[in-house]
Amino acid sequence: MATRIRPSSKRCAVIGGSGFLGRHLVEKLLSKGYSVSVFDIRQSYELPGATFHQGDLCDKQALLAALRDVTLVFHCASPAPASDDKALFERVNIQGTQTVIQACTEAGVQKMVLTSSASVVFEGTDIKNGSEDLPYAEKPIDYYTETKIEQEKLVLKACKPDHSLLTVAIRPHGIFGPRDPQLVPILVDTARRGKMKFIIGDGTNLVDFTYVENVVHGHILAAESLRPESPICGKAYHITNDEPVRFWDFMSDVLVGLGYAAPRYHLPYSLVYGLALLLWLVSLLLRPLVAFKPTFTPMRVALAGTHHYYSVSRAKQDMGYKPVVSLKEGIKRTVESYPHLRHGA
Ligand SMILES: NC(=O)C1=CN([C@@H]2O[C@H](COP(=O)(O)OP(=O)(O)OC[C@H]3O[C@@H](n4cnc5c(N)ncnc54)[C@H](O)[C@@H]3O)[C@@H](O)[C@H]2O)C=CC1
Ligand SMILES: CC(C)=CCC[C@@H](C)[C@H]1CC[C@H]2C3=C(CC[C@]12C)[C@@]1(C)CCC(=O)C[C@@H]1CC3
Repeated sequence: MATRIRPSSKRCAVIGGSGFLGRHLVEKLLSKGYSVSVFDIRQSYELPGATFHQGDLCDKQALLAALRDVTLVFHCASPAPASDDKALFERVNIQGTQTVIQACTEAGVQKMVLTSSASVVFEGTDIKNGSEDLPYAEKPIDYYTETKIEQEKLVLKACKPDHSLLTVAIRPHGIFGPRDPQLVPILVDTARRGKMKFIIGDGTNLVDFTYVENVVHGHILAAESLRPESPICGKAYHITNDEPVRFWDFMSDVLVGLGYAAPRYHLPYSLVYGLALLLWLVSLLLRPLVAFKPTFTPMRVALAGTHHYYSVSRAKQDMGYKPVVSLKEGIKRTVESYPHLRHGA
């Protein structure tokens, strides 16, 4: 009689594994002895122990090929928030995530860890030490957030009481670190264009920025804690540096670290928000004729001018989470990793 070989519990897949967070996750998993199947619409690197599967996560057959013998799936793929493309967000984050769940079920995957976002509860107004019990945003700040909410609901609902598929969602906030294509490059580009002179509001608003290795640590802890009787099944967890910082101090530390001047002049929050809203509407109206993307979108202004930091008590209690890299060290490593973005480079 043929014996069925049980898939190894150290064989996992990272959907979105070519991205910023995905690649850091793949590297850590490999160093911990996992073999990794990387699924992405693009391939951005090669690594021993990682097998690449290039495909769209909306294509179930392509996914099934990547999930063969895989017991654990990390889903960290998403279109970039800056793309501001409603149809694309809906297709990838909602329909695509449904396809990922179906493929996991058909392939016999036992555990799925979703990268959600703490911004699923953010409506553009202050959140101080917010817990996971906060309701989802009724008026999400953009299409990206709107579809991240639906995505998280789908994944948590897919957690099966018969334990055939266990799911959990990780909600990081403001991820930064080496190879980040978003935060530092946008910041430097804005500074190079002479637009990082202003502080939006009084500059005292506290925000979470999370070093990428802490986000990776949270994902792996969640995967390894996800067992049938575990309290984390079907739940969402904030993962941050647990060191809320003034938004403008963080920006200044990165800018000064790279040789740029820190922003100094204050502008009233409501004025900047109103202007950003107006500019966004104009860009929407003109989209068929001219494509221009304002730097200060309403979403970025809201993120820059309000308090939004989150409690990680639940992750500490249920999975023993503790950040592994401090904010200071994270900023240092990040600044050192971008020599080409230094002032004058
Ligand atoms: N960067 C941040 O500050 C935060 C990110 N997140 C979430 O973390 C996850 C990872 O984000 P990042 O690494 O920053 O973004 P990223 O853009 O670097 O990575 C996303 C990856 O998904 C892939 N992808 C997009 N559409 C796909 C599709 N249809 N099929 C297959 N692959 C596809 C992209 O090619 C890319 O490699 C996302 O789910 C994002 O929503 C959550 C909170 C904060
Ligand atoms: C005001 C200005 C031009 C600041 C430049 C930095 C911003 C580009 C980042 C500051 C906070 C960041 C952030 C995200 C993207 C980059 C920033 C706006 C996210 C929207 C990425 C996706 C998420 O899920 C939430 C993040 C919140 C913080």
